[in-house]
Amino acid sequence: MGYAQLVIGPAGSGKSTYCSKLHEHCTTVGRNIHIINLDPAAENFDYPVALDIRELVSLDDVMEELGLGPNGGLLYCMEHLEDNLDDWLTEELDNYLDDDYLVFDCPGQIELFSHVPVLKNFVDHLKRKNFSICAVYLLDSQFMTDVTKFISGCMSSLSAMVQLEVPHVNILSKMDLVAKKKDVEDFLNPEPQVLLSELNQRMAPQFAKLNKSLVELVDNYGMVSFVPLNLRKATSISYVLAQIDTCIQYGEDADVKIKDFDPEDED
Ligand SMILES: Nc1nc2c(ncn2[C@@H]2O[C@H](COP(=O)(O)OP(=O)(O)OP(=O)(O)O)[C@@H](O)[C@H]2O)c(=O)[nH]1
Ligand SMILES: [Mg+2]
Repeated sequence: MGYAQLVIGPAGSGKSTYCSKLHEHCTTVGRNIHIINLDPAAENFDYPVALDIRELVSLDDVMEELGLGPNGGLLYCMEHLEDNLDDWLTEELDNYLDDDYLVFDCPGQIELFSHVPVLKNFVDHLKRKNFSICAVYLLDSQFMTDVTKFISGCMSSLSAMVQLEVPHVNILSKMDLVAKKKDVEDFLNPEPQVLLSELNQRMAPQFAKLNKSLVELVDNYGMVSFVPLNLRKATSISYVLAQIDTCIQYGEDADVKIKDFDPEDED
């Protein structure tokens, strides 16, 4: 069984930076992880790239040869990855051991986790290869300063959650940039009733029913929960990692093995 994080979220939400700091952190604590770049448009990396989609397909070539723009080119590259799951990816993944922990740094094009099926098929492929996988959705805390932005962030995360159908952890990134922590903390675990009354205050009265449905939707999916991440603090990184590990049951097998030999169980 392998373990994997699929790091997603809007463009610029801090995915690649998170991957690099996570790698640094794991190296410090003596934990083995491999970061895989799935962004064909990425150019500079602060982490050692274990595997790179750019070895499979070049965005520049695609744009030039097919006359596509950057966005169309990127989608083409991702679809090419999808077509090569069974050979390229499978072959490359064979280089990893059973217990390996992989982190996939994804592109930030929102369509990839809302309606284009590429990442869904990617995740299903990993599941078939016996990976325990978790989507790690990053949202920039800079944008979480009022209720309408909060709801819109929840909706984009929710569309990824519904589409990918894997355990899902929401992260509020760039907490080091937040001057007034209280403003953001109000959105980490807000009461649905509070959200609703704030939304109603912001919007014209004809939206009251819609607001109610939106808040109920967010609440029903258990979406109203974000883990703050401050990459400048090792405690924050290890807290986030622990949450994700629990989600993918990383480390639990070891416990089971120990328990198997527990003499107290033999009665
Ligand atoms: N202060 C601060 N800046 C951050 C943090 N994370 C990312 N940034 C900055 O935000 C910008 C975008 O970060 P990236 O890590 O490239 O974001 P990304 O989600 O990988 O972006 P795309 O791959 O383009 O979708 C960069 O200028 C980073 O330096 C953070 O935790 N704190
Ligand atoms: Mg990136």
